[in-house]
Amino acid sequence: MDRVFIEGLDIEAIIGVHELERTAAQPLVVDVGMAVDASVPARSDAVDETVDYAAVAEAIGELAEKSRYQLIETLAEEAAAMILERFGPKVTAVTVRVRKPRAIPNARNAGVEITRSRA
Ligand SMILES: Nc1nc2c(c(=O)[nH]1)N=C([C@H](O)[C@@H](O)CO)CN2
Repeated sequence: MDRVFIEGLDIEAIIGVHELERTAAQPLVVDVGMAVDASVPARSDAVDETVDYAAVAEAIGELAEKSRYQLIETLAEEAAAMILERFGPKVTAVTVRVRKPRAIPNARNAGVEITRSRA
């Protein structure tokens, strides 16, 4: 299966279980992989025949900005559901990886990776 992906998308969100994390946005880094059939848009050379990664990136930023989740798992789940719903049948499965660089002081990153398929 072909994949359209976004790697290292820098976003900000109010997210976390601690009081201090509820007062200001903090950085997150998101990777997204979307299973698609790239042969159709490759023939037509038309962006509306595929999933527009720029539109997906914008939608994830908007979702994160509005969100107030405690867990990165919840943000990843909501992002995966939104992509499958909004970007239609072109995407048959999606992998969302959310990294939270400030989560553990002596670790580069903590994060979660989920994969969801169209039912
Ligand atoms: N599996 C998870 N564990 C933790 C999360 C999370 O989102 N998923 N969050 C926190 C805190 O908010 C963390 O960022 C700092 O302690 C703890 N564990």
